[in-house]
Amino acid sequence: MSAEPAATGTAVSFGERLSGVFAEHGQLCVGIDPHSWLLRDWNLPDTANGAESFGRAVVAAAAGRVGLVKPQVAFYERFGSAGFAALERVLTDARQAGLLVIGDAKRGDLGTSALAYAEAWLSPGSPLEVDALTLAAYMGVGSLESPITLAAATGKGVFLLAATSNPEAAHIQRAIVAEGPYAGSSVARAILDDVGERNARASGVLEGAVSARVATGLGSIGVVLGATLDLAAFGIDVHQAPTECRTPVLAPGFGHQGGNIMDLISIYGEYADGVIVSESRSVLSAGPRRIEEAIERRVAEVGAVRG
Ligand SMILES: O=c1ccn([C@@H]2O[C@H](COP(=O)(O)O)[C@@H](O)[C@H]2O)c(=O)[nH]1
Repeated sequence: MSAEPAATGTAVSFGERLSGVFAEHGQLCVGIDPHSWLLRDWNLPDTANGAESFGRAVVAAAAGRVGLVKPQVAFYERFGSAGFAALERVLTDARQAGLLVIGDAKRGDLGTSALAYAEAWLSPGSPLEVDALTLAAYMGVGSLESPITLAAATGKGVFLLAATSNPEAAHIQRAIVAEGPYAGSSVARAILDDVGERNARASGVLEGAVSARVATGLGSIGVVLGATLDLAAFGIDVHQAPTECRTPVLAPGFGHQGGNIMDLISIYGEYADGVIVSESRSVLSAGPRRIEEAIERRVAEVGAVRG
């Protein structure tokens, strides 16, 4: 399957492209996080130029070995406009190499401001165009209507933070929703359920008018569920995932943060075959001469777990 999205309103959704990438390359995603200390270890300056060289080298190592990369926007943003220019060139390289690119920018706002973020990242031809973007739902999933709609129209994806890998988030993400359709659920569970229903609606599953291909495939609206967590503590039963138009899961927290790939199935249960296993520091710290080997080793480990 082509990694290229279809033109507006036509057939190839982000979820279908993601399924194609999984089938061809497996579920590993290489994070592109040019921390200062990594730039130093890679003998690169801690500048926009250094972050660009780093990102482009990671893309070159990832191309053909994995199907997905996740640049962390913050590490480019710290250099201001020069950093964004550097990121644009990294994104161009990645998309030209046929990689699906998830921009980890965690954007979130309401109405036209949310739309403006979406236009920056999800519009075909935009300098910062990516294939999918991470979004923060703190202002309500409904506040993200415009990015979700634009993504659907342009064959792009979005990943809404639901249960994040950092321990400081649990007390908010486990809090109980007070009212509305998800009253009584944890915030994380409410976001997961809302996204699941949106995927079902977008695919036509709820209307009963859907092809078998879409019904059993992945949706284009994903969630972030960290690999460091016991999801049951968030009220999420991973053995009860919707079987139609499944929700893709972006899973940071493997590797450096302590998540173990051997636990993929026990952490994610029925969601496991839609999980994007994302690792940054654990791969990037291999350095410029050993990164290809590190990626291949991780790909093999994920493949062995998935069977
Ligand atoms: O819940 C989340 C959401 C995003 N992240 C981001 O993923 C990477 C993780 O890097 P590692 O080096 O593999 O720990 C980083 O860009 C985070 O900002 C996350 O960790 N958890």
